[in-house]
Amino acid sequence: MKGFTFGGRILEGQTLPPGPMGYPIVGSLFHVDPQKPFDFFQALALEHGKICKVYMGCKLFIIVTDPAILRKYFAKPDFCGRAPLDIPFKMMEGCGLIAAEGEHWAIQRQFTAKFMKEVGMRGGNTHDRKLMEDRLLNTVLSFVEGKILLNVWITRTEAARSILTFVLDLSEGEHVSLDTPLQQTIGNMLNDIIFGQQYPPDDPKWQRIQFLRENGVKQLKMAQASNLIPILSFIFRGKLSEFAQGIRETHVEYQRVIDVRKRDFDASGEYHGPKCLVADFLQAQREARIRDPQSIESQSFSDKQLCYLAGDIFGAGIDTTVNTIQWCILYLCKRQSIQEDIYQDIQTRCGPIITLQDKHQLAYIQVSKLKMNACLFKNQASIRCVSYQAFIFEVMRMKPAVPMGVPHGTTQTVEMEGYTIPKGATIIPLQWAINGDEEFWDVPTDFDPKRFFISRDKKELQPNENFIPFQVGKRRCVGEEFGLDMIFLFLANFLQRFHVQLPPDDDNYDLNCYPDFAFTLHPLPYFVRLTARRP
Ligand code: HEM
Repeated sequence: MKGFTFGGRILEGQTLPPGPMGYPIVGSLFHVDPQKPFDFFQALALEHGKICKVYMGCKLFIIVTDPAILRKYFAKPDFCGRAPLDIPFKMMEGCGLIAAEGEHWAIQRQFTAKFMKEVGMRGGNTHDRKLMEDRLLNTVLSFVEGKILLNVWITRTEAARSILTFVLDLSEGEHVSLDTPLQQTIGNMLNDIIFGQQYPPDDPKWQRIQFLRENGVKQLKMAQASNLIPILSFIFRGKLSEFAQGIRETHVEYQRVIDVRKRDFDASGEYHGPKCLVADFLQAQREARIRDPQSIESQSFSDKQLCYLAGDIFGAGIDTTVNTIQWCILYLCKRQSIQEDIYQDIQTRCGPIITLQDKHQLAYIQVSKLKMNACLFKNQASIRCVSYQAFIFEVMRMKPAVPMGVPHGTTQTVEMEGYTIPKGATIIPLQWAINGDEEFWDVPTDFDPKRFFISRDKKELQPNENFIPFQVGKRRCVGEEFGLDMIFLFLANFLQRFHVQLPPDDDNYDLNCYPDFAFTLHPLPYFVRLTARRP
């Protein structure tokens, strides 16, 4: 389309990507099912190509469904603003990391990435990293081992039953929902890395924060339309102010913990508390103020920023990780043979507690000669064994945590593959379409972890450039490694101790049924039956 209106301006001779014009004011908004907007965008991409446009309300969305194009343009600063969506980005006042832009974002991004590297595997086997891993492992073990011990007591005492409800929600008799315990475990792993402390499940402050977060997601979901048709914010103002109030209340608790960490510094500025993001931030704050109290850097490291940053790390880390684990457990229930292979693999190659050192071991598969011969004898084209790591990747491909990615915004009018994209457009990196595209994946509808191996003979994982669950470029997820570490530690230790299956009534749970979508993709609620494995 040559020459178009955007924000009241006619840009002569410039070309927007193809896509429907939609109706005035509402654009194509009414064609979208809010439960599965990614389906509508995928259909547009199939019709109009790998870069296409759609107006949602009065906002221009550019949908990109090619990883190579995303890699090329998300490396450029002009493509790395945040989408001009008032909810949630503008409500964050440009603080934190997710909604930040410009120099403030660059300073905070560098700080956060450095911290994540120090506590992640790639930081090497340093003292800090090891201590952090031990703390994370303790959290996982308190979940999995607590259950084993209590399993024994459960049949005997009523008191034990009430303790156990803290660890696992047993209200459904033998069938348990892992949702609350997972939120508790992963939430505490994040609390540990951010604040250097954990909360017991029954702590009222912690329960309140969790409620505010869940409620906030619901309010945001309902009020989303006002992003696209600003006049609607009048209708949704109640929900928006409830969301804003929730943030303020959460920050009061964060500030309390920050003050605790401040007291861990002695008069000479030496820190004596646990390694955590808050402590490193306070250190950076001190150093910046000593260098120049008026500098942009000093202003960037404010207490207010720390509250928003902590909230971002927690918010970005919890649902993505918990949902991925929930999907993995569901797939393991539905594919018992894969569960058995992974269990055997873990038993053969790892000790009684699985640590991050075992990651490499479980990245490839070791097919026993016996099994190999049996397969060859039966002339089976493929060997059934599956690597634990490849399994996790394949689940993430089939059920991406953020199916529409996290949208970017253009900070200037820019060129993209011959098209002109105006300043302030929203770019949607549509993972849902990429992960289901036959051009990038062999029979994408098949669940096939082997696609992540270098080749059939060399059963080692290889990075796949079309697999971009953490997105690409300058803003790529800063918690990628930490998220994968949490998933790895939790699931491996969990599977080593439990066999997991769906209760007979739920066994017809359809993996293709429509999942729950509120920014992240969540399976519909399900219960599992856990059987402790013999040590
Ligand atoms: C399976 C787990 C996870 C997935 C699939 C995931 C995915 C993503 C994606 C797609 C983005 C958008 C990147 C962009 O805008 O280009 C993102 C950003 C981000 N993620 Fe994650 N994430 C995960 C876990 C985590 C964890 C555990 C943390 C924190 C510990 C985290 C912290 C962040 C932050 C702070 C950002 C914003 C980065 C920025 O704007 O500079 N994520 N994540």
